[in-house]
Amino acid sequence: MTKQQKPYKRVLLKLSGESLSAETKHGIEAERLQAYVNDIKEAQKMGIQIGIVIGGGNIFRGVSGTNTGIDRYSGDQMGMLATVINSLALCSALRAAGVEADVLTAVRMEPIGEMYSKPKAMKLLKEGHVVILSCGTGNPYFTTDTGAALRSIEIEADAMLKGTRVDGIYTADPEKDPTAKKYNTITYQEIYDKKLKVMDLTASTLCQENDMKIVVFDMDTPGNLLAVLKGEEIGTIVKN
Ligand SMILES: Nc1ncnc2c1ncn2[C@@H]1O[C@H](COP(=O)(O)OP(=O)(O)OP(=O)(O)O)[C@@H](O)[C@H]1O
Ligand SMILES: O=c1ccn([C@@H]2O[C@H](COP(=O)(O)O)[C@@H](O)[C@H]2O)c(=O)[nH]1
Repeated sequence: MTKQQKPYKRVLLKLSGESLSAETKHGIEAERLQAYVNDIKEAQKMGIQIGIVIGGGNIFRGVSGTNTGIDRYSGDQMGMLATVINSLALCSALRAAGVEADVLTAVRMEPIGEMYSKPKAMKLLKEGHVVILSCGTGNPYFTTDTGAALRSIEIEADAMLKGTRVDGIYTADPEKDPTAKKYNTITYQEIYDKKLKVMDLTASTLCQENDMKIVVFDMDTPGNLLAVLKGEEIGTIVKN
């Protein structure tokens, strides 16, 4: 029998952009998008307020541009636009499935999405909308993990749920080291001391300083999001 945790009222779900492309590693796979939608729709039915930050790695990452003559500043702006493309795709697919959803942007670009502000996001969340917070932090030299950490603190989420390709945090990258062992719980300090690379240090430090719990779990397995929201102990919980 899996142990149950305190249920959540409001969460910030960080979705991997790269997972959206499945095996092709580029673009948006319809099946993956639909799988995200199905899980989010079920989660919304539970009455949980859901903010979402989705990455852009399936389209563009700023650092990758520097090999092709694109400067980092412009590359990061391209990366932020990539998160808008994924956010629009997710929002559109959620609406098609009957879920009220909106995209807010951290960089002004109406009519593509309204400019993010905490009061706007909170109003929509309290009305039961799924709110997709795009462009990460809105600044270059950051990642969407940091954007997700920042927004989870701003919207006063009970936790930041990092849905990714691996089922938790390991002693080493499990995609490279088959002997790596999974942690059920870990502290921010241990992540720092052991130099574990499941999320960037800026994101992890922001959560540490603001006492924001993180759950890292495998979002590629249908039903896992619901299991996390029901408080089942899957994935890895990161706390102080
Ligand atoms: N110690 C570790 N434990 C677990 N995963 C790790 C570890 N070290 C590195 N990783 C890697 O981190 C990856 C997840 O983080 P990453 O930020 O790259 O992806 P994401 O946030 O899911 O995607 P995106 O950047 O596209 O939004 C995993 O796929 C895994 O290979
Ligand atoms: O606050 C932010 C967030 C993201 N970026 C750029 O976007 C890409 C895609 O985000 P991922 O987190 O890698 O999926 C990222 O590589 C940055 O280039 C940004 O500049 N600022």
